[in-house]
Amino acid sequence: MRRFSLSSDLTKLFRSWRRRRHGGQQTAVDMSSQEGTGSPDKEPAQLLNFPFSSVDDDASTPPLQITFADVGFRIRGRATDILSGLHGSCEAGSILGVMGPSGSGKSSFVNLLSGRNEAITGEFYLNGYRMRSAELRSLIGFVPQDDLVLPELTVRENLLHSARVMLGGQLGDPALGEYVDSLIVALGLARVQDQMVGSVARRGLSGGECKRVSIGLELAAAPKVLILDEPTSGLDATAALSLMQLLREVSRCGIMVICVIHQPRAEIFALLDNLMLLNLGKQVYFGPAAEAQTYFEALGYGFSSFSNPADTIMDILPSHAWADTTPSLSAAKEAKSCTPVADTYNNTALDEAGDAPLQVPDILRSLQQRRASWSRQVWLCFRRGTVQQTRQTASFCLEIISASVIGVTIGLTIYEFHGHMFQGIYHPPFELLSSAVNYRMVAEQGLLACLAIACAAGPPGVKLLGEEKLIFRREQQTGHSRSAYFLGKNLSVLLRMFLASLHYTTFYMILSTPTISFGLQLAISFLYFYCMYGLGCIVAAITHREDGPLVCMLSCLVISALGGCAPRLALVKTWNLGWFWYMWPGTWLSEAFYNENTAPFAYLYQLDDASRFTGYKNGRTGFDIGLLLLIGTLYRVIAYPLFVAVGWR
Ligand SMILES: Nc1ncnc2c1ncn2[C@@H]1O[C@H](COP(=O)(O)OP(=O)(O)OP(=O)(O)O)[C@@H](O)[C@H]1O
Repeated sequence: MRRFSLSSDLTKLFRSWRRRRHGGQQTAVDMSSQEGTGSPDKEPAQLLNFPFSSVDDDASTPPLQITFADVGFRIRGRATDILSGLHGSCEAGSILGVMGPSGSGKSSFVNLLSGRNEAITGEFYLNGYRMRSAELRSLIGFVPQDDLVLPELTVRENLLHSARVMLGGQLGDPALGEYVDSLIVALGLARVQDQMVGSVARRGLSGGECKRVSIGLELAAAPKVLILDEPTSGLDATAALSLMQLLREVSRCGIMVICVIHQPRAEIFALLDNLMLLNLGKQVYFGPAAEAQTYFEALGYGFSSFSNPADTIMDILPSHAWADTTPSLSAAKEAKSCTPVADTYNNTALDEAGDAPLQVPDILRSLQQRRASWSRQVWLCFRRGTVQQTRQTASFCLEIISASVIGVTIGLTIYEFHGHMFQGIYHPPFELLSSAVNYRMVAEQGLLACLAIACAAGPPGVKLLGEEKLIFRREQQTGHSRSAYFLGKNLSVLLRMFLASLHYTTFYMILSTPTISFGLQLAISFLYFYCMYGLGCIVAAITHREDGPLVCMLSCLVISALGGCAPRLALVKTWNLGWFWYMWPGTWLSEAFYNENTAPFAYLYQLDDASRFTGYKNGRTGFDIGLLLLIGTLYRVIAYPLFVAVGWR
């Protein structure tokens, strides 16, 4: 029994690519020799040295086919359907264009097909197996309209990360490097491969180059299906044509390409194999693009030989009185490319020999096996996060400077006391010799430290994951592990937090000369940074990007104020609210700080009396430090499901 195996496909495909490459042959495809579409004048395909070209070499492998029948979609709470009665079928190796007037439901359709939205009616089939659209997701690379690419990485680094995560389970780094190199050449990005992608604020690549990187991110995962939402938007006519020619090349490598396209010029229209036309959420044509003109001529419309047929079709769509009786289906049937499959398929399908079932679960499993292991993904995300940190020089310096400034400022507040912040009652029999007690100053210093670190750590904490929410939402839909990303990203920032707390502690210790040891002060400062970053993660998960820093700053300040200084923890305990104060990290930092700054005076003063007044317990600094670590970790444990439920949706 022959099994459909993507992994063997992939291996064959790479071997074949290497053969050609090392044999010095160019894999430029002669576009004029391809059937079905008119050939463009240029030969952009010559830039392709694409590693997928051999996917169809193995004639015994059945081509992938996605079929959908009677698919409909409606937004909850809306009375009317956004899409209804869509039927069609797409095969590997072909390119399907989805066209229609604005608001006709093109994006909604590709979102359904790629599993981003769930259809309310209809069925999806993969090689005859009924599947939920969400289950198809692992086969599909989806290129959104907006170019969601990490700006601090170079073109090559972006593509390599995607390839390592999605194919690292089966290919080693040298093979992945070769593959990415070939992609870069195929995408025409060789000139800018070591350039940072950049953003609106920090100019990097051009719009067209960015779009190619965005497509490359999906191709790097070697998808079986590539879906693109308006890949040519924002590009000039030449760039748009070149991009579509590239996509056609990609389709000829055995990948199913489906793209939403707006007002294509004649040359682009000629590149499409199949065409789906939508109007007001209904399918009005599904069939070979080359036959669309004939179809509309049969409906009584004339096409001038001087005009672009795509323009004429787009003019006809909204003006024609389409019958309610789903002309879409009859149109598709006439075009002989849509068979309502619901009746003809069940959950088994025969291979070409007709005797062995194709195991779609096997296909999905082998796709899963291509991916790097979870621990490897953690490492890759950690490494990528670290590279990002090193490139965010301005914000890194700002964080270090602000940590230093707060260290200097708070240190100066007690500079004149030369570290003498605590005065208690002498041990018996010398109580009567005691002068005024000073139990508050250490607690006030603890409060100041909490507030200052909250200011320095809150905003960067919320930025850590908040800035990349959209980018990671895209990656997770491609198949990147959410938990690996979350963990890797949090680990990558530990060094940065350490450096910030080191600067804070150094300046503070130099100016205040407190009795607490440098190591302990550094430990509690670092852990408070850790807690505030954790809180930032929670805020980032539930707020919009633009609101995050302010909300985080406010939350950090409020939480830091609950440190037991004012109102005194002892007083709070008389209200039976001690448990509430103990929930926040400020109380544990203040207690540790209090303990370590008063303990050296234990030989002189009655510390129990101070403890009764303040409410802080003596002699449990280790426990306080453990609680800080626990709370910071707990914040992240809370943040992760919030990202899954809200932040990355
Ligand atoms: N999440 C949503 N909430 C409310 N309405 C929606 C949502 N998604 C789609 N729609 C509505 O569904 C219709 C189709 O939208 P869609 O974005 O699919 O159209 P389109 O053909 O891609 O349009 P365009 O070419 O302008 O991008 C529109 O009227 C839109 O307002």
